[in-house]
Order: sequence, then C-alpha cells, then structure tokens
Amino acid sequence: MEYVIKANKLSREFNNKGTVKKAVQDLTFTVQKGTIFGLLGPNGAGKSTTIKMMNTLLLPSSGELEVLGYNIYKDEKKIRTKIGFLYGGETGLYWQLSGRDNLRYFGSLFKIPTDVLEERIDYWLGRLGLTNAQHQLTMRYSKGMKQRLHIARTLIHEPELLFMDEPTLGLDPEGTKDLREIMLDLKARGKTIILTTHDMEEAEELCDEIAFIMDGRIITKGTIEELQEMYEEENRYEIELSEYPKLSMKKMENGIIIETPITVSNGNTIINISVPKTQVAERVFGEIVSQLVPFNIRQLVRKKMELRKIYLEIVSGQTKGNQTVS
Ligand SMILES: Nc1ncnc2c1ncn2[C@@H]1O[C@H](COP(=O)(O)OP(=O)(O)OP(=O)(O)O)[C@@H](O)[C@H]1O
Repeated sequence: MEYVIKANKLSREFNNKGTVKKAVQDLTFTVQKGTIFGLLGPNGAGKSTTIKMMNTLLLPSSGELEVLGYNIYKDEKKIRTKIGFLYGGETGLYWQLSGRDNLRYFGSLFKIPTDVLEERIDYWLGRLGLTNAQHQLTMRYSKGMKQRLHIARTLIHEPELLFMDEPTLGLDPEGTKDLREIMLDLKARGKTIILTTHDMEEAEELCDEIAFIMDGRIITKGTIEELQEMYEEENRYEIELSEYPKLSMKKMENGIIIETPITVSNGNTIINISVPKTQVAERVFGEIVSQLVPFNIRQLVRKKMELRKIYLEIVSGQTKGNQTVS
C-alpha cells in the first residue's frame, strides 16, 4: 500500500502569553494514495492545525510526519511543489486581476511552460464554467465564481495531494455537484484529497476513510463501513412486500422492534425492523422473514447508520473505536 501521509504521535502546542494550548496531541494516522480522506470534527477540534502541519505551513511541536514520502522537517520545498491547498474566502486571489491573469500568475509560480499553462487554464476555466468571465476583474466575480477560481488556482500545477477545507461552502447546488464530481475525477486519476467539512452528507458521499478529531485527539477512524459497524448498536432492515401482512406486529422479545407496516404509493408495504446484534435476535429475525415470505418479499435492504448520526454520537461523548480521549 502506498501512503501519502504518515503521521506518528504528532503534536502541536501554542504558547499564548505563558498559557500553553495543546491544539493537537499524539495524532497517529496514515492516508493512502488515491483516496479521499475526511478530517472531521467540531469547531476548534484541531483540524486546521493538523492540515497546516501537513501542508508545511506550521511545524509540529513534536512527532514525525512524512508527506508524499518526504520528511516535513527537511524537504518542505519539495512537498510544496506537489501539494495544493484550497481554502475559500476573500484571501488568496488578486482582485485587481482578471480570472485568467490570476491563473497565469499562480501557474508562473510553479514555472509551468507557457503553452502548457495556457492549455490548462483553458481547460479549468471551461470545466468550472468561467470561460465567459475569464477577462473580468476578479473583484466583480460572485462568491461562487470566486470559489470556482480558487479551485482552478489550486489545481493549476496538477498537485499530487490536495487539501480542501470546506470546499463547497458558498457554492450553489450546481457548483457543489460539479466540485464533488471534480474531486471524484481527481481521485480516479490517482490524486489524493484530504477534506475537512462540516457537511456529513458530503463526507459520506466522498470519503474513503475518515478520522474524527475532538479536543486535539483522534477519537476514531476508519472507512464509513467500519465506523457504521463500530457505532451501530443494532441492524436495521427495510422489507418491502407486495401484500399487506396479516401478522400481529408488535414489540418483540430479544429487543427486536418491528414497526407498523406502511403502505407506500406503489401499493406495496414497507416494514422496518431493528435487530440487536445478538445471535438470538438474528435467529428470530430469520424466523420473522420466513413468516413474511407468503406476502411476497420484493426487497430486503439493510439500512446503514448515517454518518451524521455517528458524528452526533461522537460529539455527545460516546467514544468507541481505537483511540479515545483520555
Ligand atoms: N495560532 C494560535 N494560537 C493559539 N491557539 C491557537 C492557534 N491556532 C489554533 N489555536 C487553538 O487550537 C485549537 C485547534 O484549532 P484549529 O483551528 O486547529 O481547529 P479546527 O478544528 O480547524 O476548527 P474550525 O472547524 O473552527 O476551523 C483551538 O482551541 C484554537 O483556539
């Protein structure tokens, strides 16, 4: 497996007039090449501090960190040519320059040959719907257009590793969909993205792996499926039948809960059943399913816990997984 990030016991403190604030403590994690890695957590959790160490803007107080195989203490310059950092807002673009000239300027910083750069600029302006506005001064751009230009600026030197901090904030639904597609495209081309977002649906849609950070520590990490397995206390099933079942459906023993069947618009009936993760409950569930067979089972789906719910469980203090706040 090829890793673009290897962090070992990474810590960072800030000293404010004699008061030491531990922004992050003992972070140990890896990020695999060609994946989207979500760094999630509430405000002040330590996400920006962690990102700033990975993109060489901030040195750790202690710990080891390798980015794209380079040591951050020795090879900062090499790392910088291969990474991109997307942060929105009002900084990072030249408002007195046109969109195209902004991209020419940022491209020139990476010494991209002019013909290659002009081609790339055409591509990204087109891909991001900015071709018609390319000669307008950036100060006249709408918020969404500025964010799209930020995206083009970040991608102009074709970075191997991208840091995206709330990338869809301020974008309209079409722009959001577009950027998510771009992110998946980049991943398909072997690029790695480290994403921070407060939008759990976005994280669920895009991330291959997630680390939840709170009070400067990684509380839990894993793939979405691993987190669901970790946090789900019961399995939830949705069964669709073409006939309404004539069974007495009520709260059962073994903790199984069968909800009242609902008839949906196509005339079929949906039954939701929660089954605790015990062998007895799973066996009883099997019996329930066999009783439902005569009513024509059209579909049986296992419903997964939403990332939003996992997040709420984590921030409400129910810590599970491989690391916990001490
Ligand atoms: N330069 C600094 N000086 C002092 N304390 C700082 C500094 N930068 C960050 N901190 C503190 O470190 C902690 C982590 O901050 P950080 O910005 O990394 O959190 P975050 O998860 O990115 O938050 P948000 O979601 O609000 O951006 C916070 O308590 C913050 O106040």
